Amino acid sequence: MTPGARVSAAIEVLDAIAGGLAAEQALTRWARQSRFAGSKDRAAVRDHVFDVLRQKRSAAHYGRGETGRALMIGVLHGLGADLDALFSGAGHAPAPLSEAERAFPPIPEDRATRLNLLDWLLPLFDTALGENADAAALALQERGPICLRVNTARIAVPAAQELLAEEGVQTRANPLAEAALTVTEGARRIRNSAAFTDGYVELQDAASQAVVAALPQGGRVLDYCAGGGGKALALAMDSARDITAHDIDPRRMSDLPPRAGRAGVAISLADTEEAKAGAPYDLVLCDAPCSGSGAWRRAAEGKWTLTPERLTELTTIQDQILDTAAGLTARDGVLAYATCSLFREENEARVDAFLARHPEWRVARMDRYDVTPDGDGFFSAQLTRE
Ligand SMILES: C[S@@+](CC[C@H](N)C(=O)[O-])C[C@H]1O[C@@H](n2cnc3c(N)ncnc32)[C@H](O)[C@@H]1O
Repeated sequence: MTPGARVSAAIEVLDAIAGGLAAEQALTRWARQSRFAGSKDRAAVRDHVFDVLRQKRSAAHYGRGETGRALMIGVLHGLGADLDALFSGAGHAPAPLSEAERAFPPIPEDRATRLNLLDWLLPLFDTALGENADAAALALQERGPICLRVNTARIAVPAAQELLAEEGVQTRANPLAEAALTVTEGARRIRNSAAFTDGYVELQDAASQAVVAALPQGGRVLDYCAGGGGKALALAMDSARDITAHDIDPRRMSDLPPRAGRAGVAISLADTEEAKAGAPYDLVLCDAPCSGSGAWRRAAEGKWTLTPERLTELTTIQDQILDTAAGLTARDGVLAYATCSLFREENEARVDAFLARHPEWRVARMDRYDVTPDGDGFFSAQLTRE
């Protein structure tokens, strides 16, 4: 496909998203209908679509509209692309720009538009991040790093880097965690690489790894919100831990057994009754459902769909999870709370509210990870009883 044809395809996908499809669904549907598209084409279309989703508000400003075409024009203008070359009308490229489309508005004065946030989110960013609020919002407009976790239960980090390099995947050490690598070249080769399929490396954000790396070693561990198991697998690198994974929606854990098999680690799955029967645990990790605001680079749709009502709903769920998990933690155990949210409401405020409800608990450790070129925004608190 030509660069222009890729832009046309992205416009089609964006229109499908505007029509109600989730981004992944819209991309999959387009790929199915476009057998001629190779893997590089699919990746380029995907990049266009996610560039728009991360910068939708400023793209709509520059493109003067919310259609797929307007958003693509707006985002490409913001990125300084040669629009006439892409919108040439030749072959499958989109039609040339009209005079009206070419009359670009000036840089937005409005802060929320410039930062690509909905208005109501500005105070949340300011409260949580203070003078770093703008930098965090701007960082969320960039593509996130591709990070790997080396399965140090099976291979040393330098040996994993060599193995990956033999398969065309170049990496550098990531300062957030000892087992973390940032991919600098060949990201698209990871999933088919032997290093990945044989369980020597996993895809996992480096800050997510740092949250796990800070947890106490050994003991009986309950991953109470295990989901796909990213953190459970990282926990399992310590063979002295006996790990049980639980999720309110067990289907979310369906990938966990094959992933654990690939990694050569043991993780037991438990439903809610079984998880409770296994209490008390030395460590209960609550990687709670949240706004995902620290990871909006990767899941940018969430930035536009989050509402104040949903945020309140999430904080209620977070409180309930902490209350239940506290009851499953051994007297001298650790209750760990984590989110990939930047907001105080989902982080420090939940810990404060928990401590107010349970005065016998104390904060033993609290970490905040900013959105940086190394990793996503995360929060974690480790709580212990007096
Ligand atoms: C942030 S995700 C977990 C991600 C996972 N730990 C990882 O590292 O890949 C949050 C998970 O919490 C689960 N969840 C939501 N409400 C829950 C509840 N009340 N109890 C337990 N799990 C819950 C969701 O189904 C979701 O899979």
